[in-house]
Amino acid sequence: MAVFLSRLHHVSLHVSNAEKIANDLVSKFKFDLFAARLTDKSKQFAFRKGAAVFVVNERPSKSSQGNNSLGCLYDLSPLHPVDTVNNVCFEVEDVQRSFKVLRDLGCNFLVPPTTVEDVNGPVTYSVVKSIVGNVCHTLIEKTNYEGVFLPGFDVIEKDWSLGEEDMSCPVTHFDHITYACPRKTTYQVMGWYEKVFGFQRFFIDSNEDVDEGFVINQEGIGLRLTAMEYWKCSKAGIALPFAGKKEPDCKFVIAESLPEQGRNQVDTFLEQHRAPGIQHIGLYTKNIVFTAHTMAEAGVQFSSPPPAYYTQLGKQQEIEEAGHSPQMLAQHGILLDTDLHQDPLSQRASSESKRHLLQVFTKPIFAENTFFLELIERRGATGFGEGNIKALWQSVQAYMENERVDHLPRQRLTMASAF
Ligand SMILES: O=C(O)C(=O)Cc1ccc(O)cc1
Ligand SMILES: [Fe+2]
Repeated sequence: MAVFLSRLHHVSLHVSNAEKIANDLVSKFKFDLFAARLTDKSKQFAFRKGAAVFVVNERPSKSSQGNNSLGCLYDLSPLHPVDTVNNVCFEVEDVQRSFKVLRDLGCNFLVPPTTVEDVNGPVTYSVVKSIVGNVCHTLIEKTNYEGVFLPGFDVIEKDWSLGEEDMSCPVTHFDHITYACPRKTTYQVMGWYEKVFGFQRFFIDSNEDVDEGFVINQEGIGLRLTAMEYWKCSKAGIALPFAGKKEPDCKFVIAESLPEQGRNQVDTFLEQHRAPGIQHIGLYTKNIVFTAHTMAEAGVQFSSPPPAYYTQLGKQQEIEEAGHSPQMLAQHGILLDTDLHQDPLSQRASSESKRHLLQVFTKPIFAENTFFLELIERRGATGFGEGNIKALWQSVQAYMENERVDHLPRQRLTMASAF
C-alpha cells in the first residue's frame, strides 16, 4: 500500500546566495516573506503567494558542510554543485506510519522521523529520497501544531495596510511540477510515484499513446511527456476519490528528451544541473495577463514564442474568441490553446464547451540554464495542449540558442552530455 498525501506543503530551493533569490521572489514574483530561520549554520526563508510556498535555503560553504543536525531544518543541505530546486514537501497524517510503509517498500530515507517542537506544539518530519536525481520529499505531520509555519521559524508579520489580496498578481497555488529525466527512465519514475504515493497517470492530450506517452518528434522538437496526479486526502487518511469527492492537488509532469532532433532544453538541464531534477514549476494564476504584466514591470523576463505564433492562420481569431487581445498576449509571450471539448449531449463543440489554457515560461532564474517558473491560467482545460507545448518548447530553445549562449562559462557549453 502506498502512503497517501494530505497535500503539498512547500517546495524548497538550495542556493548559494539566498538573499539574491529572496529579493527576486519578493520584488519580481510578488511573494511575501512570512517566516525565517537564521542561525550560525543556516539561512532559511519561507515565501508565500496564496497556497504556493517556497523555502529558500542557503547552501553552506564547503568548510561548514558535514554537520546537518545544526543546518537545514526539515530538509538537508545537499552537496549539490549548482543552485537547485530539489525538495517537494508533502503533509501526511502520520510520519511514523508512513516511514514504516515506505521502508517496507524499499525507500531510502535521508532523515528518519524527527520531532521538533515550540510553544505552538510538535511537528514530526522525515526525508525520503526519490529515484529522480537529487529530488527528495520531506513528509511533514503537523496536525497537532498550531503555529503559522513550522517550529524553528520566526514568523514575519505581513503589513496588512498593503491590502489583503494582490489583484494585479493573483497567483493562488502550484499547478504542476515538471521533471527533466534521462532517456528511457519515464516508466521507472511513474512506477515509483505510483507505488510510493499512489500517483495516477493522466493523459496530457487525446493523441497520447498509453505506452509511448505524449511524443513530439518533429520540427526540431524531441520530447516525450507523461503526467501524473494525486488527490488530497481527507482527515481520515482516505484518498478523496474513494470518499466520493475528487480534489486533485499539484500535477507532476515528466519530460524526457528524444535524440533524433538534436540537443535540446532537457539535455541542457541534465548537463548544467548535473543531475535529473525539477526543471520548472507552473504557478496557477486567475489572470495571466495581469500577472505577467505586473511581473514584467517588476523585472521578470519571459521567453517568447517565435513572432509567427501570433500571426499563424486562425490564431488571432482564436485569441479574440477567447476574449483576449492578440497584442496583449504577444507583449509578454503568453500562449493560448483551445481544447475543443465536445459536449456529449449536443453532439458538436459549442462555444461554451471550448476550454482554454494560457501559459508563459519565465527565463531561467539561476545562473545556469536550469530552473524556471511558468504562469498558467486554466479556463476549463485540465491537461496540457499540444499547440502550447510546441510553442513553449520553441520559446525556450530560441532563448537558449540565441541569447543565453554568450553568458555562460565556456566549459559548460562544451562539456559532453552525461546522458
Ligand atoms: O506545457 C507545459 O507546461 C509543460 O510542462 C510541458 C513542457 C515540459 C518541458 C519543456 O521543456 C517544455 C514544455
Ligand atoms: Fe509546465
